[in-house]
Amino acid sequence: MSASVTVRVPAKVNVQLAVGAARPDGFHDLANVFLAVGLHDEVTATPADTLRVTCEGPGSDQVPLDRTNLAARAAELLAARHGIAPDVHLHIAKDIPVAGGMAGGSADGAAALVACDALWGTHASRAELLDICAELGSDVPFSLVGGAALGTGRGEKLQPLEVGGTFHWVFAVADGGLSTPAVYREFDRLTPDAPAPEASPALLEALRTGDAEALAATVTNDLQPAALSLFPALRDTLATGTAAGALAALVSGSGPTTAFLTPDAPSAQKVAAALTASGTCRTARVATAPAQGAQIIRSAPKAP
Ligand SMILES: C[C@@](CO)(OP(=O)(O)O)[C@H](O)COP(=O)(O)OP(=O)(O)OC[C@H]1O[C@@H](n2ccc(N)nc2=O)[C@H](O)[C@@H]1O
Ligand SMILES: Nc1ncnc2c1ncn2[C@@H]1O[C@H](COP(=O)(O)OP(=O)(O)O)[C@@H](O)[C@H]1O
Repeated sequence: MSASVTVRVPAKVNVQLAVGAARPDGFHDLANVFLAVGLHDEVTATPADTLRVTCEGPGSDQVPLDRTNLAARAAELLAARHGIAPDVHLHIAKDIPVAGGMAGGSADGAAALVACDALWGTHASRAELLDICAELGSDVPFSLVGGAALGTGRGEKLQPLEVGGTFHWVFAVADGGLSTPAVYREFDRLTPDAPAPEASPALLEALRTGDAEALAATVTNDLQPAALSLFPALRDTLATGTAAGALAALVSGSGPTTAFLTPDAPSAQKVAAALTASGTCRTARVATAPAQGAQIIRSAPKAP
């Protein structure tokens, strides 16, 4: 048994988020093209007398430390399946914006699962880990696999996608958060006759060839009108990034983080500087994509 295991896990942006009508179970069928981006949380699992969660980093005061934390729920689900007690200390070093539409909570759930599996020696198969991820939330399986993937169903059924290059992104972190269910409810109000969601062949081809201009021409987010309706100030942020030279500007998932695709690293720095100077966001972060899914980065052996 190890004394501690640390897992690094990426944020995501949805380069296409096609949303259908609400299903009888309250979820929406999606064509959700996920792209993992290089902003990361780290989750460290250490043996403890009881299940405990701590969190440090930007926005950590908004992260629940009880058993509703997705990292804690992941530990409980894995332990229950293997008939062991979920006695572990999970420490989250947060860098993914909280409640920002970048799947930070999902990322922590996937990371905790991988960390506990290694710490406890439960040796869950990839299929079992993916199954637990889907139980935790629609976005959690993608946090495990990373890269790029098409998510169908409620987003949990993944098909890996090829990515032919590096994309340069800027993320404008908003002051405040948006609740994902509230954004879906606003989508339902604004879109009474949503068609069945379909992935865009042109967008998948742009990812495959690594062509930023082609990707910029094809990105879409069906939740964007709903996010803008609930958070109108995001229009100014989007306009600021576009004026500074972004190829595409969109709300990330359910928002309120906004995402800007740029042609190269210097343009990304320029767009980030313009966003920061404008006062239309709390902070701007530069990141490249794709990024790897949840990975063990440290495993400290137990002292003899
Ligand atoms: C919108 C997206 C886009 O990737 O993510 P965020 O931008 O919030 O990170 C996802 O669909 C969010 O996924 P996730 O945050 O895992 O959602 P879940 O925990 O499974 O569900 C939370 C709530 O969101 C709504 N929901 C979620 C997924 C889906 N396909 N249809 C829905 O209607 C439901 O109201 C559900 O009760
Ligand atoms: N480990 C976690 N990190 C962040 N938020 C969490 C976590 N576990 C549960 N949550 C809850 O999930 C909500 C959504 O947070 P997050 O996953 O960061 O954003 P989003 O769903 O917009 O991508 C938070 O407001 C918080 O109450």
